[in-house]
Amino acid sequence: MAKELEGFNFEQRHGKARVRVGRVWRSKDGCRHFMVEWNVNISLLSNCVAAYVRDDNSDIVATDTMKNTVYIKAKECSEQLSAEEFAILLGKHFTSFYPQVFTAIVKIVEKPWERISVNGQPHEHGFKLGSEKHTTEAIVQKSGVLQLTSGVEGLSLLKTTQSGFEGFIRDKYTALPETRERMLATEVTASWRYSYESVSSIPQKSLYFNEQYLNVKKALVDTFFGPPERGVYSASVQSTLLQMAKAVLGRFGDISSVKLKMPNIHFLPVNISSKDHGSIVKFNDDVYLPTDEPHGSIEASLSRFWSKM
Ligand SMILES: O=c1[nH]c(=O)c2[nH]c(=O)[nH]c2[nH]1
Repeated sequence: MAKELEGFNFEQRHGKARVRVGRVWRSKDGCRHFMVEWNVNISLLSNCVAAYVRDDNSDIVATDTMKNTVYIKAKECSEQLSAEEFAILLGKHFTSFYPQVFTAIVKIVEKPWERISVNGQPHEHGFKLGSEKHTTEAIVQKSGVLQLTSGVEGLSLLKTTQSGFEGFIRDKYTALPETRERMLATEVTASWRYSYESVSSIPQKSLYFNEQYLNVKKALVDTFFGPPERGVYSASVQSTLLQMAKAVLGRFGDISSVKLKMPNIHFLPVNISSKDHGSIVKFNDDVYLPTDEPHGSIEASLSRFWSKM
């Protein structure tokens, strides 16, 4: 919230970034373990202008206190919960415990620890690190008004055919040939906003948001690839991105908007020729030079008409 200060507009917030916490829960018999590793970012909007203007810290929640709160609340959570629920729980705490705090913004990135299988059997307490990360952001107001966003980052996808790019603008700067046969690779960053508008209206089902995270990820991945045998033709990253976004809004009624960032990670055709021997390697959709820069950057968001975002 902007405030007038000595003839200027002034906005401020403070918080603790990158608070890392691991939490283990055990089944009743103690045999099966469940674990999460979270990286928590807290940002509080509060009435503490005196600290800036008058060296008066009496309205400051120390960021060290915020850090401690993460561990204390993690300890108090005796049942496994999703990153979304933990973010909301922290947001509720900061906005209800401190009169000065009117909004809490809590972001969490969850490391993808996955239960390992040994000889095809899920291990009781063994985990390995997967690839893409589950993210969430809860913005909680003192009134209980909530904005909840979840996402995935680092979801690397690649298909070796069923992709092309034709009909784009051709001018004296253009060298790219048109093609109906190319590799398509990307690293998806997605975020989606849930339509729950207050902390009291979120689903009570245990681990609901973890389930939704897996469901949304599956919708994105399935749409990118198409059916296992035929696949689905992609006319551009743009076209595939929109189909993925539509799949999310089409399948999940409690999601009001979705944002997708899909870099086009190029695999360049390899052609090698020499003065003496002419063409040594002629590209035949077989040998590529993988690159990570430069890359195309394509992003879009899609929301329902009635959505606030
Ligand atoms: O799917 C694509 N979209 C583009 O906008 C683009 N631009 C480009 O050079 N190659 C591609 N591919």
